[in-house]
Amino acid sequence: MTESIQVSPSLMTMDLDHFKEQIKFLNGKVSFYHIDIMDGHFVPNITLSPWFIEQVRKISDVPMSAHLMVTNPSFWVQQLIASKCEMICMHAEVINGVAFRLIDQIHEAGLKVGVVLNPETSIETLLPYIDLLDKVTVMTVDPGFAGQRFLKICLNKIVELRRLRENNNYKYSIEIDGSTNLKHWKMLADVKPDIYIIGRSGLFGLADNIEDCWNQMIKEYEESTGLFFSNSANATNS
Ligand SMILES: O=C(CO)[C@H](O)[C@H](O)[C@H](O)COP(=O)(O)O
Ligand SMILES: [Co+2]
Repeated sequence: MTESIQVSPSLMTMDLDHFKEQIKFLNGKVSFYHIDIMDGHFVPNITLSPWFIEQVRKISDVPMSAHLMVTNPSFWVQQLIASKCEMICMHAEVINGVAFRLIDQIHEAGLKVGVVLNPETSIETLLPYIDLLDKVTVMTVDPGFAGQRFLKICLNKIVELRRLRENNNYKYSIEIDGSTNLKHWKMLADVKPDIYIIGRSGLFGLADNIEDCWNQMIKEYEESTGLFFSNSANATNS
């Protein structure tokens, strides 16, 4: 059986020595680029930035989704609207009190809105504004770093989000972020997220060059799930 999935490489885990070569190879193959932006406060790390988005945009038309791991999303939303990314994803844990204002601001600027759930945060947190969202991202690791422990318990949220979407005709896509790799492909494919963020453990770290990484990722997906890989690179539902 062939399963068509949307792949979103996590660019904080790419090999910057081969920035251009990797982006040019992945253009046309992937649905989104995932851009992790951290402020050193919400998580103890600092990674990519709106400036990085502008550099990718010079050589790519692939839609970019910014994952904001910051304590003050309002500041970063302004910056990201000015950069040319297509979607801004904010953590549910920091938007209480400003959620509706920020969602409206992003939509009015013509961008899409996602909300990300830390492993400890429940879906109930989203319910007041879930009907407005274009995407919900389920973290399956503690945020802040690559190479974190996979948290299987978070997979229940994907099942629940699918049920809620079906019952209420919500429009959001469901995305998984964290440790998408050989060890977890099967259990992830069983709960069927729409979009898979793939980092070092599942893509960029698999070989010495990006073409071999990509082919190895497909091999691992197919061998673990028993499905044929087909990427819906041009999917537009998020
Ligand atoms: O948000 C993130 C970390 O807080 C990143 O998007 C990913 O989780 C990370 O890149 C996953 O990479 P890994 O090699 O699978 O650990
Ligand atoms: Co991320």
